[in-house]
Amino acid sequence: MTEPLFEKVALIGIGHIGSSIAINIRERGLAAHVAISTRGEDTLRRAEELELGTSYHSDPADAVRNADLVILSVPVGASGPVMQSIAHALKPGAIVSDVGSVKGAVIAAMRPHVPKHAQFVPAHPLAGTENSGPDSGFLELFENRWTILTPLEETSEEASERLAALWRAFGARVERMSVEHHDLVLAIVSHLPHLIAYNIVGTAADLETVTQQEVIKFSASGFRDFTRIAASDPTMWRDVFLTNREAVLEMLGRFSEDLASLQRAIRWGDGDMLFDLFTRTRAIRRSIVEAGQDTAAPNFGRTPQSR
Ligand SMILES: NC(=O)C1=CN([C@@H]2O[C@H](COP(=O)(O)OP(=O)(O)OC[C@H]3O[C@@H](n4cnc5c(N)ncnc54)[C@H](O)[C@@H]3O)[C@@H](O)[C@H]2O)C=CC1
Ligand SMILES: O=C(O)C(=O)Cc1ccc(O)cc1
Repeated sequence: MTEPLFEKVALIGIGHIGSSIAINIRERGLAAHVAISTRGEDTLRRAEELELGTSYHSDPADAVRNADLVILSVPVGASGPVMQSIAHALKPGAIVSDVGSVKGAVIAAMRPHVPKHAQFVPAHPLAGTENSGPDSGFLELFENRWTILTPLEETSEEASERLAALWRAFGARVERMSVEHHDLVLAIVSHLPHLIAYNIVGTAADLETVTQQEVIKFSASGFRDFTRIAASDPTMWRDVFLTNREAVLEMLGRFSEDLASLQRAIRWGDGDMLFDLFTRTRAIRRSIVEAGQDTAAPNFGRTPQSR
C-alpha cells in the first residue's frame, strides 16, 4: 500500500485500460474513492461485480462530481462527446486526463469542452494487449512500460506532476512529448504494425489457393503473432486510423517504398540487399531486448487468463 495520491478519482470507460487503472488504484491504495461510469449497463454491472470501484454511475456527470482526477478510457472517437457531457460537473481544480492512442485528434475534440477551472493533462500508456472489456484488466499491465504525457500550454506543472506520480505508482516510466511528435512516433511503432497485421491476416483469409483450415493448422509463430495483434478491438483501431490519418499515411508511404525495394531485390536475386537489411533489423531487435522492452517482459501480451 502506498499513500493515497488522490481523494476521489472518476474513471469513465472501464474496459481493458480503465479496469487495469482501477485495479492499480485499488491494490496500491492510491485513492479513497473511485467512481466508475461507462456507456453499457452490463459493463457497469460487471465492473461492480469485479469490485473495480467504490461507486457506480449510469450518468458520467454523477461520477465526476467532486472528483480530484477524472480519467477517460474510452475509444478515441468518443472522447469529445464524453468530455462535453461531464464538463459542467467538474469541480474547480479537477485534473482531467485520458489514455487515447492518438493525441492530436483527442485533444482537438476534448479541449474546447474543458472548463477554465480544470486542468487537462493528456496521457497515453504504451501498454495493452489484444483483449478488451472490464475482465481483461490486470495489475502488472503498466509495469516497466512507458506512459507519455503531452501537456498543453495551459496545463500547470503541478497537474502534470500529480498525474505523472500516479502513473509512476502503477510501475510505469513517464516521459513528456509534444502532441505532434507523439502521433508520428506512435504511427510507426504501434499504428502501422497493427495495420500490417490486419492486412496480412486479411490476405491469408481471402486466399483461394490455401484454405482457411490450412492457415490455422500450419500457422508458424510469425503468423500467429500477427493474428494476436489482428484480434485487437475493431472499434478502437478503426478510430485510431481515422484520427491519426496524416501520420499513418506518411509512415505507410515510406513503408510501401521500402516494400517495393524488397520486392525488387527478391525479383533480381539481390541477396546482399536482403542480407544487409536483415542484419540491421536484427541489431534493432537486440537493442530492444537489452533495454528490457522485449516480449519476454512479464506482462507482454498476457492476461491473467492466459498466464
Ligand atoms: N487496448 C490497448 O491496448 C490500449 C488502448 N489504449 C486506448 O485506451 C482507450 C480505451 O481502450 P480499451 O480500454 O482497450 O477499450 P475497451 O473496448 O476495452 O473499453 C472501452 C470502454 O469504453 C466504454 N465506452 C465506449 N464508448 C463510450 C462512450 N461513448 N461513453 C462512455 N463509455 C464508453 C466501453 O463501455 C468500455 O467500457 C482507447 O482510447 C485506446 O486508444 C491505450 C493504450 C493501449
Ligand atoms: O497488443 C499490443 O501489441 C499493443 O501494441 C498494445 C497497445 C495498443 C495500443 C496502444 O496505444 C498501446 C499499446
